[in-house]
Amino acid sequence: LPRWQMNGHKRPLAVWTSATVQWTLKQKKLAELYRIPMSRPSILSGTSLLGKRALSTTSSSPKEVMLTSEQYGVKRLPFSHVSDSDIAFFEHLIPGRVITDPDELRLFNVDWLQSVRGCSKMLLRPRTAAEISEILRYCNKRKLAVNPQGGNTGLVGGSVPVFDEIIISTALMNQVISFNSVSGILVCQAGCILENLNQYLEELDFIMPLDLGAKGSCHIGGNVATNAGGLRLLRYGSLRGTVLGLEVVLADGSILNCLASLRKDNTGYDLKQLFIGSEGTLGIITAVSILCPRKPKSVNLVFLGCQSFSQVLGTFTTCKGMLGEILSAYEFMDDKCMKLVENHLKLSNPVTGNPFYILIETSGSNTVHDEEKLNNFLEHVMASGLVTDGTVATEDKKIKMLWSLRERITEALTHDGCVYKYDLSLPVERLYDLVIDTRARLGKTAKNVVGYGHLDGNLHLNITAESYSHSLLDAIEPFVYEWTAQYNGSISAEHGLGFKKKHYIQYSKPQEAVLLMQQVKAMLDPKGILNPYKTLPASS
Ligand SMILES: O=C(O)CC[C@@H](O)C(=O)O
Ligand SMILES: [Zn+2]
Repeated sequence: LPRWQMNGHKRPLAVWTSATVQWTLKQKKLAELYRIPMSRPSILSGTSLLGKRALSTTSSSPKEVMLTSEQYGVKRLPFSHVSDSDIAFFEHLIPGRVITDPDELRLFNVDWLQSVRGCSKMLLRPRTAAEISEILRYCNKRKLAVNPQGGNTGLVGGSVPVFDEIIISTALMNQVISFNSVSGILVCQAGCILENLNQYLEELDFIMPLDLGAKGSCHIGGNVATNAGGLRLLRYGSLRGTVLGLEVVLADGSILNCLASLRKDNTGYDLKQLFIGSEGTLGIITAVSILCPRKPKSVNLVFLGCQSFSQVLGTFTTCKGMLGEILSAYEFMDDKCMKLVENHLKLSNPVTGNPFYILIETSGSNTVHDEEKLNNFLEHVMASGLVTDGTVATEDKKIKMLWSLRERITEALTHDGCVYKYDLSLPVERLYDLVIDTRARLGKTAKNVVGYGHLDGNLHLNITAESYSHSLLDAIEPFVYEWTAQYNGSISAEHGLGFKKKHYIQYSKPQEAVLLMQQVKAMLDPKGILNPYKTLPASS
């Protein structure tokens, strides 16, 4: 077998040819065809647009999104309305950082998917936990509802108001507080953009333990508040393990300083876990302490084609056995996803003609060692017929190009029509069965039924149609939830419940658990001002 070329970062896309295998060199063509995604321009942050979650075609003239309250028939809870004296109070507290202009507010009232819309009349841009504390103390007294907002990249309607909740943006809370290069512990404010943090750390030879398609826009506070999973979870685990401490402002304005930077701390209940994944309903996260891994010295990416989902699974098992400690991501997508990124985003498929595609990333400390392992693995899966075709990237630019095939599926879907989005945890061996069953059930009533996701047991099932239809929704739900529940799966693996999924929590949690959650919410936020209408169904 040919050896990998060893000229550091500048290595070209590796090409492997043998009697049975044709690894295709297509980087020139790819470079011409790929576009770096552009994102919605942020009027509040002057940061780079590169790599932000894309919304390029619609960001300049957003489509008219129906008000959530009308679309879903929700009743406003009896919160106070923002008055002139409220505006004056906030102007005094954070002068020049109160937005009431309806045009400016429009972007912050609509979610990234442009599927839900609130009608907030005011957005606040605090810089410190102390300012958020003053804001919440006032809102709690006045019974004014609030909607904490990070990068507004959530997919379940959790990051925008449902009615006129005051939006509290973390965009100006973007300071790194400390980094310890011995322990690898980073402490930063909640509004730091994930990609900026990663860039900051890379210069210090570290990386964030979390990576996801929305990295160019999402805030670390929002990531923690939703317990975002993403592409590196397989290697570095969930935020429930890597987050070591939090600073949170509670509904009454008190500041809970649990910003510990300790790997081990068994003093009482682990309160930070309550706020991780609570979607801003229990408190507003203002700072995060997080454990970061060293930057891997060698990263390789393999894009493979398979004939069946059982081969995707077989390749996964082989991969864990042969690449074990250097495996950092294992993602899959079906051919329908590939068609969508090809058609709508004009990306090019380097290994055409397969029903399934796999993206495997390795991250290690020894280039020669890693590439030898990878060669052995590729030789094995090709010879055993688990994989039919593939291409390998070792250079940064090519790695990014291949990643965009997977990372930009969500964006491609938004160009395909009305999207019905499901994010399920299932036993891995069942992962794709749900796609097959849904496709059979919906027949021609759906435009596309696609499946992709993370082999940590997380299926992203997406269904598209030319336009919204109530009867199609009735055919999908509760079918998808019941199907998931029969295998003790979760109806939200990583996106959270937000506004859209809160009524389905009982498919994944017993009544006693939901009741306890409602009691916790009532204790921490007795007036219910924090991100109302989200996460939990109203207590009966
Ligand atoms: O859009 C989706 O369904 C999934 C989004 C995200 O979790 C991903 O893994 O790309
Ligand atoms: Zn995902």
